[in-house]
Amino acid sequence: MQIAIASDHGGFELKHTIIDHLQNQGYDIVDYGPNSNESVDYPDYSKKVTASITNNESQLGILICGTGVGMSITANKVKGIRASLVSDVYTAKVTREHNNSNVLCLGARVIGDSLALLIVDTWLQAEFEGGRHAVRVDKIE
Ligand SMILES: O=C(CO)[C@H](O)[C@H](O)[C@H](O)COP(=O)(O)O
Repeated sequence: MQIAIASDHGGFELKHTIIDHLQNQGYDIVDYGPNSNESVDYPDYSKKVTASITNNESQLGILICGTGVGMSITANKVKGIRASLVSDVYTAKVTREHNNSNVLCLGARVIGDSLALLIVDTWLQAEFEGGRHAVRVDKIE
């Protein structure tokens, strides 16, 4: 499974913390930028990750900005993307189990690194439950 990741300047440091964490666990990560913490516009980077998913190059995506809000608003405009802005572990688990979330959005100015990594691990390890939730996800599409 390939995971696409990107940030804006506000999420740049956390993005690299997450990349290191996931690569140490053997995940295949593609970094869609940016390559420095200079100011950039989050929609440009959200678009790279969502395109990677809709093109079937990546199966999941992680987007990080200051609050995670700009990334989630932008990502959810793309058909087939179910982006979840998460700042707690319970939601990280349930948004995969119930919503079949395929993009995780994080706010680097809102949560600390340790919580962010716990959220990422929880989100990746959870599985979509299907059943009644599949009916609801189909209605989104
Ligand atoms: O989209 C956001 C706010 O909802 C993100 O947090 C951005 O990272 C933020 O707006 C960037 O702000 P900055 O003042 O340009 O650093």
